[in-house]
Amino acid sequence: MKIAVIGSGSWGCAISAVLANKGNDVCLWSYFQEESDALKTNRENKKNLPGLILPDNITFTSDLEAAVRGRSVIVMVTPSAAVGDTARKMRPYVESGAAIVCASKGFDSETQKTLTQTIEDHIPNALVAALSGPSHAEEVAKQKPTTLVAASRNLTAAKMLQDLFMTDYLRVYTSSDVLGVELGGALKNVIALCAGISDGLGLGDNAKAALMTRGMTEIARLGTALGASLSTFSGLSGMGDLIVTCTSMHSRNRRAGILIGQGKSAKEAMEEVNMVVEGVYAAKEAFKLSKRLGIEMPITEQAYRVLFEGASPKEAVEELMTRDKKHESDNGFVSK
Ligand SMILES: NC(=O)c1ccc[n+]([C@@H]2O[C@H](COP(=O)([O-])OP(=O)(O)OC[C@H]3O[C@@H](n4cnc5c(N)ncnc54)[C@H](O)[C@@H]3O)[C@@H](O)[C@H]2O)c1
Ligand SMILES: O=P(O)(O)OC[C@H](O)CO
Repeated sequence: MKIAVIGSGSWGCAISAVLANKGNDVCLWSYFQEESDALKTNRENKKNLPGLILPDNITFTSDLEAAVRGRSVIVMVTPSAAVGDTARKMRPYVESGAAIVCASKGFDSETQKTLTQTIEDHIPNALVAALSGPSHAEEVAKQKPTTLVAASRNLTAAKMLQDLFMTDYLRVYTSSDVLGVELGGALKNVIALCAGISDGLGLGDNAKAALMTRGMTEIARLGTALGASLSTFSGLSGMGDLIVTCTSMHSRNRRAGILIGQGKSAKEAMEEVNMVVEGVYAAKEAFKLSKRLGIEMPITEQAYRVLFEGASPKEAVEELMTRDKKHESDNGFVSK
């Protein structure tokens, strides 16, 4: 198959290698000309994914038209902040009938829509799907066993993507709940930042388990209010991705959180991690959504206050621990 991968960060490189190793003709697009040139010369993303040598059947370009024209599958994997603009620029070159699969995780910052909704707005009539799940590029690059979910309202398209990405180390499930799959992937980044902050403060394992559990409660509460299926959040793009991102040292979100817990500002932490920390952006959009819809999301709210209003992580913990007393199931996976 002729495939374009739009975005050459760590995930774009790992995905390109998976697809190229399966014999596909892959064109990898970079936003920066220098990044594309360096990939062409080194066949390796030395900054973001060192050690993965990109197969010979990957070509490199920073020209969006050259990347997208004539491709039957387009994998969108830029930082979430660039998805809308990149989709708008891609539109004239997307072949009719091409599938666009979004592997980025986040929200559109102008509309708070999910990324597939944003791509559909910019490229009406395109067949748009989501690919998500617990999948650090560093491990996929080493062909360690990994699972993903390919989500599309069109089951034939979801199955086509399942076949396209599946290997003996990459097991792909299908889902028709595109919204739930995307929200799970976007919102877990906020909780992973908080888990990192907890680790940076040295709060221990009990606190992290509490953040993950109550974090999943608020992800599911917002997700179901927006129309996603509750069961999706106990799946790979919900609980699965929450677990890996809150516990792995590969996680950019967790690593940024640890630095914030140790006293760095969000800006300093993002600079030190030096790769995209989606949870910072997602916290802002999730906070706006929770206020707009009247959904209680106390952990997300405290993340927002730490990241954007200068609250100290210690104050945020105190706020969370001294909230009104609750009955657990009253506040469970139910939207109010
Ligand atoms: N890294 C992972 O393990 C992983 C796994 C699953 C999903 N994701 C998601 O994939 C997306 C990309 O993350 P990543 O980890 O590959 O990023 P990264 O931090 O490794 O690299 C970011 C890339 O974005 C490029 N970039 C910067 N500005 C841009 C712009 N305006 N337009 C297009 N590209 C631009 C940079 O040049 C760089 O290539 C994120 O939404 C992330 O949540 C990442
Ligand atoms: O490294 P993170 O925190 O950006 O997470 C990457 C992926 O979303 C994990 O599935």
